[in-house]
Amino acid sequence: MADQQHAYLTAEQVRALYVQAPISNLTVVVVSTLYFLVLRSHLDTFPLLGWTLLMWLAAGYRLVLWSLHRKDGGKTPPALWLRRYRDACFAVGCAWSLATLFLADMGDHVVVAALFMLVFGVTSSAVAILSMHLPSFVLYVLPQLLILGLVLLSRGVPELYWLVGAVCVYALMLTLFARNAGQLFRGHVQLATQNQALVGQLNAENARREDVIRERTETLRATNQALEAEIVERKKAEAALHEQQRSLRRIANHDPLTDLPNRLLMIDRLGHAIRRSHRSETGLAVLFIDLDHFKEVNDSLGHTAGDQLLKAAAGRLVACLREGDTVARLGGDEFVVIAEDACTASDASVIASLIQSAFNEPLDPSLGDFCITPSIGISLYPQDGTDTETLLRNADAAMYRAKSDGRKAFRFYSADMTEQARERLAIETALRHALTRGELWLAFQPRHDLVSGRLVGAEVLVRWEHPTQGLLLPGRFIAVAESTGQIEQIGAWVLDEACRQLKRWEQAGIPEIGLAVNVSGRQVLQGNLIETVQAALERTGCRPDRLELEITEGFLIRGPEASRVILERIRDMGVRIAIDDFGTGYSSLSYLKQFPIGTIKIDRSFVRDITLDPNDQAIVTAIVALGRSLGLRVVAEGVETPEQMAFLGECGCHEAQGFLYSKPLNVREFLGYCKRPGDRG
Ligand SMILES: Nc1nc2c(ncn2[C@@H]2O[C@H](COP(=O)(O)O[C@H]3[C@@H](O)[C@H](n4cnc5c(=O)[nH]c(N)nc54)O[C@@H]3COP(=O)(O)O)[C@@H](O)[C@H]2O)c(=O)[nH]1
Repeated sequence: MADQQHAYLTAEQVRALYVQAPISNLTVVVVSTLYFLVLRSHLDTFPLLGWTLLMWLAAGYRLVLWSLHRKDGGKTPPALWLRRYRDACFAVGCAWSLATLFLADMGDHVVVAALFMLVFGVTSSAVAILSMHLPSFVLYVLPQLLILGLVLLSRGVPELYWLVGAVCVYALMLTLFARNAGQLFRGHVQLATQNQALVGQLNAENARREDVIRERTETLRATNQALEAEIVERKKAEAALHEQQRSLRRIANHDPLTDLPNRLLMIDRLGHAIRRSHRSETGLAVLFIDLDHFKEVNDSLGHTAGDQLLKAAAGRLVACLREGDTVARLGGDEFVVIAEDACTASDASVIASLIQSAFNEPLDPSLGDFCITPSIGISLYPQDGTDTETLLRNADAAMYRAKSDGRKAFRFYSADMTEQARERLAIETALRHALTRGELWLAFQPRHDLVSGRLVGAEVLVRWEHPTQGLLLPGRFIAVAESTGQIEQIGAWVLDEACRQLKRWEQAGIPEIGLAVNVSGRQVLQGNLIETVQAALERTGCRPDRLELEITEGFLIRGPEASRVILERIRDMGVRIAIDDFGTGYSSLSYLKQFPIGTIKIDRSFVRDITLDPNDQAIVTAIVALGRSLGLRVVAEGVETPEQMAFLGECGCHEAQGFLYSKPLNVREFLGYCKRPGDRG
């Protein structure tokens, strides 16, 4: 800082000295010329001219310096210019002092006056011009006053000593003035330097702050941009979250396959509908819909086709209902319709009929031209229930009644259905332990050859010795077992047990008889029937040709493809396949060609009135002819009278079973039946 200040001071001194140079040196030239003109008549011309020229030379030298300094443009250090100027001042000062040397001896007053004027004028003016650089001032003024003092002393006049003193005082005074002025100048320069430094610092600080501000502005802009981007991202995330919540709500409330409301939403809507009906004192209906035999269709066609059918069923339901009504899917093939707005029993039956008609056409022609029928149960608010649970439970019970009444029907809820539903639940619960507790047993209904009258076999019919209700026939529990899946276990046990009996009888020397075991559709499609039959045969060592499996015609019509393969594999093991309840189906008979069938069993319903009803006679005759022409054995069921037996024998039916021969017998009774003399080979 001090070096900087010193350099600045030097530069300022140089600037101040050189700026005065033209005026002061021209003044020197003019004054010396004027002196020459004034004094030339008083002095010798040549020394005077010499002095004047010397003055010009000295002044000229300073002017040359001034000019060089101007052109230098700051290349030469200021200290050098200062030294040069100082030396030039000394030269000019010495030149001035020469005037004192040769003017002092002049007795002429004018000359003396001019001399004093000159010395004092020149030296006093130097205060103003050279005070900023004391050495220059001193070197300029000192020679002049020193020579003057010495000249005055050399006169030897005592009064002049006082004058010498005055000159000394004057010299001192001038030097003090010059020093003070110089100090003022330096102070000024110092202040200027400090100001400049301060301004520099301020500028630097300003620049730094501007940099900081710029930096912070940049950071703010970047932060702003990041914030804006974050806001955009947040908005996007919020929108996505909103959408996700919406779709989660939708997923939570809708069935993903059909997009219909699910159980949760249906219960909510039913609650609302009940409250609305309560306020407006109107009625509403709940229709519980279950598609008949859908499980078998689903299993045989595959789940993709099953899904397609369910979607089509949902579409049919929605299409035939009013806009305000709710159609919901509970799962599987179960749907619920909530019909609001003053819905009475007659309105509900109209809706149920509409639904039934909507299913008259094949649901999805691309999957085949078969139709799926709905079984519908209806409960009404308020008479059948005033809360969601009761209304749904009662509609469900009514639907079960529609099923047990032969399906493809609708039924209104009645109080006895609750009892039926309770009983069904009790059966379901008790059935779980029936096998392990040994409560099931087999009955055997004999089957006879119609030509020879010989016992040729028996149909195996399961019985349940219920711990509290006593003997239960299959009609009480097989449907429940089928709907819960327990049929697979029960069916496997029946097969195993039948094979074991066959083996025992064979070992006991009982004439060659066969056993026909009922197999439900669910066993074929969902269970592992092939493995079950295989295992039963292997475990018991029973001959496969002694075993026959009875499959209902209804099942064969509904689920051809998958079951065909399974039954073929069983047939290939040597086990025969029989069609049970033949003639009750209403579809084409083409399945007779497709399936590995060995036996047709004419349904009891055709046999019952065979001696009275010509239609039944025609049907039975046709079935027998069809069976024989296809090379199948034909068995008539439910033969109760000798006339029926005679008619069947006449039209060529191979075998018969029914109460005429015997009711289903337990194993001991059946053994006795076998040992009757007439029945032995
Ligand atoms: N999946 C399985 N189903 C089985 C099994 N056991 C039986 N069933 C099915 O239950 C149905 C009813 O059987 P059931 O109550 O034993 O009735 C049989 C006979 O008692 C009855 N029958 C026989 N002869 C006559 C008669 O002359 N008149 C008359 N009114 N009824 C008679 O018919 C039933 C046998 O019929 P079908 O099976 O069509 O030959 C039964 O139909 C089976 O489907 C089982 O183990 N698994």
